[in-house]
Parts: sequence; C-alpha cells; structure tokens
Amino acid sequence: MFKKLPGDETRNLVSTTPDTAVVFRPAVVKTPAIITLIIWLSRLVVGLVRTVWRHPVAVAVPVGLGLLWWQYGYGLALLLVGLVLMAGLCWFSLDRASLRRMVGWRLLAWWRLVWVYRRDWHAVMTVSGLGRYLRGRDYLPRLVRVECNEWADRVTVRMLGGQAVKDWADRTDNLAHGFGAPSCRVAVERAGRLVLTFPRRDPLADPLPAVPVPDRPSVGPVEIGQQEDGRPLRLKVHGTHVLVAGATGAGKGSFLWGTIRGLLPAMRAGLVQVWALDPKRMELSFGRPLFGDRYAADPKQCADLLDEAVCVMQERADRFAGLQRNHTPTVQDPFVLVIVDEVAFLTAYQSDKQLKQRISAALATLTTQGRAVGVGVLAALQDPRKEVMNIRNLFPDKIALRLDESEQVDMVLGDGARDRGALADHISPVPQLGAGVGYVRLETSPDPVRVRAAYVSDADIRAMVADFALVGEEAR
Ligand SMILES: Nc1ncnc2c1ncn2[C@@H]1O[C@H](COP(=O)(O)OP(=O)(O)OP(=O)(O)O)[C@@H](O)[C@H]1O
Repeated sequence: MFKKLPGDETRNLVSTTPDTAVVFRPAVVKTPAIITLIIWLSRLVVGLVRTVWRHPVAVAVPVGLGLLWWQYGYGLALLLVGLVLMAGLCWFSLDRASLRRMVGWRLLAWWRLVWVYRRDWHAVMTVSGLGRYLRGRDYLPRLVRVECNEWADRVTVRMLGGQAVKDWADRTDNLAHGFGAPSCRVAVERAGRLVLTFPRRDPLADPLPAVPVPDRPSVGPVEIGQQEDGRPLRLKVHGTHVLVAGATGAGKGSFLWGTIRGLLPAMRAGLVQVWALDPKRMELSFGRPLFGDRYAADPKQCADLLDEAVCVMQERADRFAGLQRNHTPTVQDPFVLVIVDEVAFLTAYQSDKQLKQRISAALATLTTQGRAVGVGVLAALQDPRKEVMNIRNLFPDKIALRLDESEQVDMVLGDGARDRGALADHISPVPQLGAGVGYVRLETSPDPVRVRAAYVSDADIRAMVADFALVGEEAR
C-alpha cells in the first residue's frame, strides 16, 4: 500500500558466492518511526491540497452539502439536491446538446479519469515500459487531464524527460488494451506533452448517404463524408494532388465520385473540368457524359489525354510566368482535375513500354508542376508498393483505405503514420462496416485523421448525369 522509501531494500541485500563462506551484509540504518510518520503526513497534506487544486468543484459540492447538513440538518441539503436535479431535468428537456457539452462530458471525463486511467495508470505504464523504476523509485509519465466527447477519451500526458514520441507510438497496442479501448492514437500537443485518443465507440460504423450537391459553385474543399470527430470531411483538390489507396472493394469509388459530386455546380458553371482516365472501365464510365470528350479508357487514349493535360499546364505556366503565382479558376482557365482510377494499370501493369514511359512521365510532370497553374491529379490505387507506383511521394495529400498488410500503411501515408494510429490494415472488409473508411494524412499535418466517405450510389450518379445534361441543354 505504501511506497518504499529509498534505502529500504539494502536490508534484503545478501551477497554470497558458492566457494566462500564469507557473507556480506551491508550496515542497515533504520529510519526512525517519527521521520516515516512525518513523511506520510506531508504526503497526505500534499495529496489533499493537490486534489482541491485540481478538482475544486468536485471537492466543493460534497463539502458544501456536508456543511449545510451539519449547520441546518439534512432537510435543507436534500432540498438543494432536489432543486439541482429538477434544474438538470429541465435543461435536459430544453437543450440536451449543451447539457452534454457543459456537464455530461465533464462528469464522464472525471469518472473515466478516476475509474479507468488513474486506477490503471501505474500498472499500464510500468508493464508497457513507459514508466521507469530507478533506485527504489517509480518514475511515471504524468496523467495531466482527461476530456471526453461523444466517441472518444482524450488523455493529455506529460512524458518523462528524455522520452520520445516514438516510445509512445510504439506502444499504442499496450495502451489500448491496458485501458480497455479498441485502439489508441498519439498526437503531440506541445514539447513534452502528448494527447492520446482512446475511442469508446466507432462513430463511422454506419454507411453515410451521399452528401447533397452544393448549391453554389466552388472548387473546394469538397465535402465528401465525415471525420471521426463528427466534423464534415472536406477534401481539398484545388492546389494539391491526392492519392487514394485501398484494396479491392475498399471504397475508392466513393472518394472519386464524392469529389465529382461536390464539384458538379462548378463544372456546370465552367469553373472546373474533370478529365477522367478509366482503364478498368468499371468506375468512371458510369458517369461518362459528365466528362464530355475528356474521357479515356484505352491506354493509348489515356496517354494522349495526359499529354493534353501537360500541354494545358505548360501553356498556362508560360502565360502566368511573372504575373501570378497561384491559380484562380475562371471560365477561360478552369481548374482541371485529372481523375485516374487504378493508376497502376497505366504504369506498372502496362505491357507497352513506350506507353508506360509516356504515361509515367506525364503523371510525374503534372504532379510536380500542375498545382500552381490549376491542374490537379486525383488518383486511385490498389497496390501502393514502390515498384507499382514510384511517384506516390509526389502526391502531397494521401488517403489510405483498407489495406491488406500493415507495412502498406506507411507506404501510402508516410513514415510513422501507422505508429500514430492509422490502422488501415485493421479496417473491416465487410462493406457495411469498412467500405469508404480510411485515414487521411494531409501535407500540413503529420497526424492521420480517420474518416468515412459518403456512399455515392449508382442512382446518385445517374441523377448527377441527368442534372448535368439538363443544364447543358439549357445553355444551348
Ligand atoms: N462509402 C461507402 N459506404 C458504404 N459502402 C460502400 C462505400 N463505398 C463503397 N461501398 C460498398 O463497397 C463496394 C465496393 O466499393 P468500390 O467499388 O468503390 O470499391 P473500390 O475500392 O473502388 O474497389 P475496386 O478497386 O475493386 O474497384 C460497393 O459496391 C459498395 O457496396
């Protein structure tokens, strides 16, 4: 129950060797009982002061009620509790969301702090190797704060001096199991401080219906689904390039169609052109009328279309040189989004060497020079190995959907992404649960964000095509 004091162990030290009868017993200096008592008492006082300092409300409520009881009898204390409960009930019926935000999550956080994290902290830190036992003392990382929201606990931690983020990222499994959570994600709050996210439930477990087509033309960021924290998933396509990688059936189509859906008003207004490369002929062909003559399926046509995109890019670069450094979409110079479904068909699996080289060179040119002049690439890919996709690092923004192997996660999202909690290889292969679920890693943030794209059904695509054709006719 009580912590050992430094020096207590020496009395147990007995050193013998088999070939000698000499027994070494170090001198033991007994700590006087009064000193031990003083140490315990001072620890008790420090603990009490710390509790009052950290949880003033939690301490003030029982103390206040106790004082009322003592001064005026239990009737008044019970009346006060009843009034507070009544007020809580009224609040609950009037505005549940604010009650949850201001009271509910705080109470839950306090409960989880006491019942889960503080209770198991010592054991989990020691067993996982994040705590140290040195010269009779336990050195543990400090549990600073627990916050709760609808789906997860956010635990702020102060690392031990000398620890690295990687020490924690390597132990996410230990932490998740230790605190009874399905997973754990590690993010840096500031130097020496981490935020560990422990999900309590999966807010992305149910498929999402397609996001309504926006009212106003915009080149993005395009709303295509939901993030784990409940905020909308807005994908930036103008001014960047995006790579979506996932095994077959992972739901890559939702990302492609979700983006096209969000850009539809801008396409109708002439501010965006979507150029579609569909070597599998199974995905983008469904909405072919949306792309006009900028649709290619045959590898030769794909190479021609990519070369045309490079020409547009170079012509703009010549025109913009010295005048503007960023592209603003206009009807004369619309944003060109080149969408490639299963890019490996055109690069790695292409048997015609010349075509393969042409396509790879065009893709590399577009991804290195296109974003400043309004030409973007959104590519989908099944197999992220370097032999298959050697230009994957030229895509600033990456999305990993369900992948077959754990090593593939870092291939797509970059080094350390899986350690930080991007468990793309753990996403369920059941379409209902896992299709469209993935981890997004943006150029601007090292922390992967778990998201789910809304499902754009065949009926939705048909409606988009019909809507687009109607506007075309009206314009004519
Ligand atoms: N966002 C989503 N939400 C729920 N279910 C989805 C979602 N996206 C796709 N699905 C389901 O998963 C199935 C496979 O999706 P999809 O064809 O887009 O996968 P894919 O990654 O493009 O596969 P492939 O590489 O084989 O073409 C769909 O038929 C659909 O039933």
